[in-house]
Amino acid sequence: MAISMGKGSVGVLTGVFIASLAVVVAVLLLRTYNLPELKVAWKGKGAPRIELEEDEREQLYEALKGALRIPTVSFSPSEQNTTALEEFKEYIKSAFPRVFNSSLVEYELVGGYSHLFNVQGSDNSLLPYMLLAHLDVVPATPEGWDLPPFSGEEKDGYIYGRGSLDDKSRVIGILQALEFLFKKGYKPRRSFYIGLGHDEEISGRHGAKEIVKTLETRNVKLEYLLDEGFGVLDGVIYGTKRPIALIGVTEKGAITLNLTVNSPPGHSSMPPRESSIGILSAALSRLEQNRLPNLFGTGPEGSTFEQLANEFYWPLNIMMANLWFFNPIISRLMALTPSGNAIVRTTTALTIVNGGIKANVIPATATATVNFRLHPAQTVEEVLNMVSEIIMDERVILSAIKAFDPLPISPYDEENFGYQTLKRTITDLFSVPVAPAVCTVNTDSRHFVNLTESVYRFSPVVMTAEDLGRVHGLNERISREGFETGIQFYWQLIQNSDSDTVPVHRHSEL
Ligand SMILES: CCCCCCCC/C=C\CCCCCCCC(=O)N[C@@H](Cc1ccccc1)C(=O)O
Ligand SMILES: [Zn+2]
Ligand SMILES: [Zn+2]
Repeated sequence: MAISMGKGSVGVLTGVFIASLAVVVAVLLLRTYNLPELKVAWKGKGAPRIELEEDEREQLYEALKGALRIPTVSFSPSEQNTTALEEFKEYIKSAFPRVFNSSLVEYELVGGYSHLFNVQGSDNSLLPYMLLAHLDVVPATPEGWDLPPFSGEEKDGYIYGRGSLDDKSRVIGILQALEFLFKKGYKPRRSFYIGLGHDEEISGRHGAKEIVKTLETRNVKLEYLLDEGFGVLDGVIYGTKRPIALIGVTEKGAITLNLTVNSPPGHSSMPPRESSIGILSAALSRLEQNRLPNLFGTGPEGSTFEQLANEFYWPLNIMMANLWFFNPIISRLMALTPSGNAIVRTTTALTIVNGGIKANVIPATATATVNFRLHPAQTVEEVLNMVSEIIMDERVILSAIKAFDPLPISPYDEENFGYQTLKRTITDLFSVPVAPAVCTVNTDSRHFVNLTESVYRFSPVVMTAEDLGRVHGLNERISREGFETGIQFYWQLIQNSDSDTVPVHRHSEL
């Protein structure tokens, strides 16, 4: 049946179209202006700032520099600098005498080189919380550094060294804050633990995991746990007007997958039509070319951008506030950069490849390792199925040598004590908006999920994109001011956590 339209019906249709467009625009604008105001000021005051004497200030910088001079390097899962780990034990004992000698602190060594402190509060009805950090670092050689990576030297107000960001500044920052608190006569109301792992950089098997076992045998449950994370990001999220604090409320999962291809070895003068190296290379290429699906908006990353919508310049602010409508555009835009891509999907990274021993020998075996980081909406099983379908070659033998699902999503609602106490402390100190986020890397905190549902990842420091590149990279450094602010953060967080109520806040200008 043919449909014919006269002039009149075209006019009516045009009118309907314009009216619908007007309604959509009105709804979008309304959603933008009805967004909850993110400039949150807290009713009442948080813990006051610590007042430092000049000698105390010098003492805290020296404490960090001393820690950076001890090369507590994790080289590989089977190789750590145990001499340095031993030295680190003695070092923190001498640098923080009040912490080690306080009658309020029970200290124990776990897994040989990790440290566990239980700081006794006066009110046993309150669940304890935990501050977690790690004292091992990734390797560094002096080439390419402005100052040697294990010298703890300073230049232009920055303290350089492997671990100055990841993670010795937090190890020293937490202990230093407690040392100062004890010096001022502080007695906590809420008990808390400090856990310092010694093998985070090689998965935390003997450090964090042993700390968890120790606490589990004592039936310890935690109100919340705080570990390392991305911190206050300045100019890192494209299109934002000012720095933004992200609290990691979950972590991506991970799979380390080995691929092996076996084929008959032989003389290179008579090569087979397909070699083990060729078959493996084709499989690797298919994996790299066929990215796993873009899942933007199906995990907590949607909340991050919706909560931060007002922080983006126009027109991104309208788009972020209306992801239900703009998701297809935003998800494609995000996938254009490596950091955005890491948020929207399970990533595929080809990290190791091996095959062949001599130029004129066809090798019997070629192997590769691929590292996947799982989007919160996927499981290990789903990803492995997708990977098999992409490779689609039974000659490629797959074996997952390490695999875990994305971590549970910790609560970030108005009632949650840990999240709101962290948010309040961050707001007080940095005066920036705070939002929940997915942590795209893994931390020791993932081992603690049976002790609390409230696991958070946040490092109290302002980080630019350039700073992020220094983590595990060249010229890792922290500014004097940044380090001191970090200590202020722990000083305030410890005191704010003494409360037995969730911080009350009102929406208003900062
Ligand atoms: C006084 C306090 C000052 C605070 C300064 C803190 C500055 C910290 C700034 C940024 C930190 C970025 C956090 C980076 C975390 C990286 C974690 C990581 O690389 N994890 C590994 C874990 C892993 C997993 C499996 C095997 C081995 C290691 C990863 O995800 O690959
Ligand atoms: Zn770290
Ligand atoms: Zn690290």
